[in-house]
Amino acid sequence: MVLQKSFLDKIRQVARDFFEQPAEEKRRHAKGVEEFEGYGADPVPAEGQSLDWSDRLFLDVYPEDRRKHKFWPENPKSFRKVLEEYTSRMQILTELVSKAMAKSLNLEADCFLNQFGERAALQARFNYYSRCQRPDLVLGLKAHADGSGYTIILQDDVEGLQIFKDERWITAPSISDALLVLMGDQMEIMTNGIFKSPVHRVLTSSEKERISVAVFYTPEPNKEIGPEEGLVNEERPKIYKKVKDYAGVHWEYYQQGKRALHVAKV
Ligand SMILES: O=C(O)CCC(=O)C(=O)O
Ligand SMILES: [Fe+2]
Repeated sequence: MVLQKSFLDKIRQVARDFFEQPAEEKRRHAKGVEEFEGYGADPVPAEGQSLDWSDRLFLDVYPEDRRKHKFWPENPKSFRKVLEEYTSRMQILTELVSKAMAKSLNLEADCFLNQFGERAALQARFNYYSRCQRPDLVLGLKAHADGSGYTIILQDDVEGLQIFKDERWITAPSISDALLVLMGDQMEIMTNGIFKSPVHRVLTSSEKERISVAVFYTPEPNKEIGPEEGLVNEERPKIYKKVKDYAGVHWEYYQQGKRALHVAKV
């Protein structure tokens, strides 16, 4: 078994222990205002956008030579080891999931893995949504779609994640021994629009805090990705073009509270 419940509990526990430390301890791993990696909130968003009600830690976890250890918590003591272990499990899982998705579309099993490339990135975002007095006024995480290939989300037993479908918000079940695989924009491009990258958001709660760990699996930088040829035909012409370094473009739009997928449209 790739992931046992006891191990999922461990990663949640080190996340909780990290966030529940005094601010000074967490700030030792603080990111710069414009930086992506490290502890702390996103840069102040564009005018008219609100800040998220959350505490977060963002780390590059794979390839290993991309790890910047100054951002990796030293406390709790087991944080690094547990995250390293979680990363190895995520590698196994992304391979399995990528192959299963290819097969489900009658494609050659390795086709998505080849597009992602050997140095495809795994990045972990630890989210801690503390209790909020006015959940009616603020979101834990504003509405967005992920710029990844796809994202593997570990939740605890508190609901909060919502997915926008058929013009309404649907609350994702919070099954604490399950992982949720959410398509990002780049899988929508690679599947020529068959798999959809959904807009999602996180609500706040006045009763319970919530923890999640999102692992973004993103194609190797500088590698072009595009719709699989096997998914393009006369009835289903190409709706996306080839793109490179989409995640960067996505980030620019994200900060303005906008989607980026249109830049890849034919
Ligand atoms: O907290 C969650 O369940 C989702 C987090 C998420 O969507 C993200 O980090 O991009
Ligand atoms: Fe997301």
